Parts: sequence; structure tokens; C-alpha cells
Amino acid sequence: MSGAGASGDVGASGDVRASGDVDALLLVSFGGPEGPGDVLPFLRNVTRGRDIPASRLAVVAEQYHLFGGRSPLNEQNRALVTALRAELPGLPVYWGNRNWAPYLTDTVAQMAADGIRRAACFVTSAFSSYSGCRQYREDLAAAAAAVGDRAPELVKLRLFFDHPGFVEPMVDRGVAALADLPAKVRSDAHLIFTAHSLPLAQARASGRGEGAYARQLRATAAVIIEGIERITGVRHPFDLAFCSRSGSPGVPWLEPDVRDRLAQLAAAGAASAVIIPLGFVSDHVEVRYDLDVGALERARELGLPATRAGTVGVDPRFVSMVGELIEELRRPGGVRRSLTGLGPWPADCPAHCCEPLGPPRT
Ligand SMILES: CC1=C(CCC(=O)O)c2cc3nc(cc4[nH]c(cc5[nH]c(cc1n2)c(C)c5CCC(=O)O)c(CCC(=O)O)c4C)C(CCC(=O)O)=C3C
Ligand SMILES: [Fe+2]
Repeated sequence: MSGAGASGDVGASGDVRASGDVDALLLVSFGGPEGPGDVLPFLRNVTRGRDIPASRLAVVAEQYHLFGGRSPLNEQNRALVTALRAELPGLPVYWGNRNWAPYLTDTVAQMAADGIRRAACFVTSAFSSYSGCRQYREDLAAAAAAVGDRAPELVKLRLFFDHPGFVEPMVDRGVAALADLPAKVRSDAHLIFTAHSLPLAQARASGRGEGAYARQLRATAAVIIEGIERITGVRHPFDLAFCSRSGSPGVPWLEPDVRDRLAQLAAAGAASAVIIPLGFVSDHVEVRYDLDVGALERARELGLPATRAGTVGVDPRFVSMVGELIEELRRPGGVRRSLTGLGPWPADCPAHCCEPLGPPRT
């Protein structure tokens, strides 16, 4: 997980901080267990200080054990690091996680030891929410504070939910998932865009208290629908559904659950469905379990033909998007591609953005 390439001699070309440039890229992700013994300590890391019942943790632990106690997420991130190094020759690429090794603090310590002064941080989360944006900013700040004076400045790249480097690969994945349906039900398919459920209070507080999470998801889904129509000639009906709800049953979370939405569609006589995991950028446990096991099994029970689209993974357009986002930092006022009316999302979050309790009411 240490950096590759020349990095120690930034001082020779002047102060990278003063120039507004960056001398490294830090990939920031969630982290996942690497073997059966890691599962419980990982889950304790994820849920520290959270109101998640022990019974829910036992259920989630079983899901990880179905995959041998290893989340596919780490392999995905290793593949992304490899692809980013090839895309960005000369820029050292580091990787650190919130919940499992390589931990952000250890990575930032390594960056300091390597002489890195100012790093662009690419977080593997496209949408505004506490978990997906603000909490990562807090993690970065905590890692820098733990490392101390020698820590590099850590600059988070903007959210990329409506960047063509994310949207275009998702269009292709939607088209491929449609092609997996039996031909006679294909053109009537209903598209369900899924994302991680959130406590309603957190969903409402996302952005500057304007419910940005669901708005960004819906706007991005709409441009993906248009992209699919350009390729197939069919404008499919679509909506949003959520997966991976946890927390106390008494606390309201974003709904509908994807399984309930499938049941509603089947009851309404829908011909078929395609599930598009918009809220995640790789096929990790929440995709492979909640969607491939939970949702696709429910569709089979319902007799509803259904397929699941891939995630963006290491699509070359997605990898080069990271390079574009770094250029946005290096050249303020330059091109900032975005495809919805909500973007390009600002790189700096205003005060109270995505705070769990939302902005103070006056
Ligand atoms: C918005 C969002 C993203 C997308 C943005 C981003 O990528 O960050 C995301 C990603 C992920 N969530 C993941 C795993 C888990 N999330 C949990 C719990 C929670 N997630 C939440 C939200 C999100 N989660 C929330 C509001 C909770 C409740 C507790 C809390 O408020 O924090 C729990 C605890 C057990 C449970 O409750 O399910 C686990 C194990 C994995 C790794 C998968 C793998 O290992 O393959 C990934 C990528
Ligand atoms: Fe999660």
C-alpha cells in the first residue's frame, strides 16, 4: 500500500502546497475483512458508537462468512490502485480505509515519511451523505491530526455522481443487464436504481439539509435512463429503491427496500426488472449479498424475470475521471464535466453539510 514512483524530491521543484498542485493521490475507501477472523472486529469498527442491534450484526457476519469472511471490496480497491498507477504515471498512489487495514492513519503516516506534502483524496463514494462524504472528511482530518505536523495536506476531490466517467459506464452496464433478460420481456423492463438505505434524518440532512442523497440518485438515474434510450431506443420506466437497512426497527430509514419494490412491481403485472446498483462503485458484499442473493431470489420467488447490472469497477472511463478530477484541483476555472442540473458538485462542503442532525433550524 505504499506509494510507487518518485515522490521524495518535491522540495526541489518548489513548494507543492504554494503552487496549488498535488504530489500524490490517496484512494480512500470503506475497507472490509480479509478472512473469517477479521469479520467481527471489522463489524465492531463499522458500528462503533452506532445504534445497531447485536442481532443485526450476527446476520451481517453470516453474510460475510458466505464469502469466506473476505469482502471483495479490498480486491476491487487493489485493482483500482493498479489502474490508477497506470493512468497517472509519476503520481504516487496510496490507499487507506476507514474500517480495516490499510487504515487511513497508517497510510497518511507512510505518506508523511515519503515526503508527500499535498495529496488529492479520491473517496469511493459518489453521493452526498454523512457516511459517504462528511464522515470521510472527518476520517481524513483525524488521520492527519494523528500523524501531526508532518502530515500532508489532504484535499478531497468533489463528488462525482453525475460525471460522465461514472454515468457512461453505468449506461453500458444497464444495457448489458437488459440484454441478459429474455428477449420477449426486455423492452418492457422496469429499471430499479438501488443505493444504501439511510436513516431518514440522515437522508434529509444530506447536502445542506436539502435531501441531496435521493435527489442526486434520482437525477443521475434519469440521465442513465436517457443514455440507455439512446442505445436501445426504449425509454424504460424507473425508480429508486434501497438495500442494506440496519439500525433499530423503530427508526425510519429510506424506503422502499428493493425486495418490497420487486413485490410491488410483480403485483402490478410488470414484465421484468433490472436492478442497477447506482449507490456503489464496486461489486462488494452489499451488492453480492443484498442484491444477488436477497433481491434476485425474491424476484425468482415472485416469478418476475430480473437481472442485476454491474458496478463501475475499474472501467477505463472511471479511472480517467479520477485524473480529470485531479486536473480540476490543479486548474481552478477549467473544465468540470457533469451531466445533471445538480452538478458539478462543489469540492468544498459548506458548514453543516451532511451533518447527522442537519443544519441548525432558526
Ligand atoms: C451511504 C453508505 C454507503 C455508500 C457510501 C460508501 O461507500 O461509504 C455504504 C457503503 C458500505 N457499507 C459497507 C458495510 C457496512 N455498512 C454498515 C452500516 C451502515 N452503512 C451505512 C451507509 C452506507 N454504507 C449506514 C447509514 C449504516 C448504519 C451504521 C452507520 O451509520 O454507520 C455495516 C454495519 C452492519 C449493517 O448495519 O449492515 C456494514 C458491514 C460497505 C462494505 C461492503 C463490503 O465489505 O464488501 C460499504 C462499501
Ligand atoms: Fe454501509
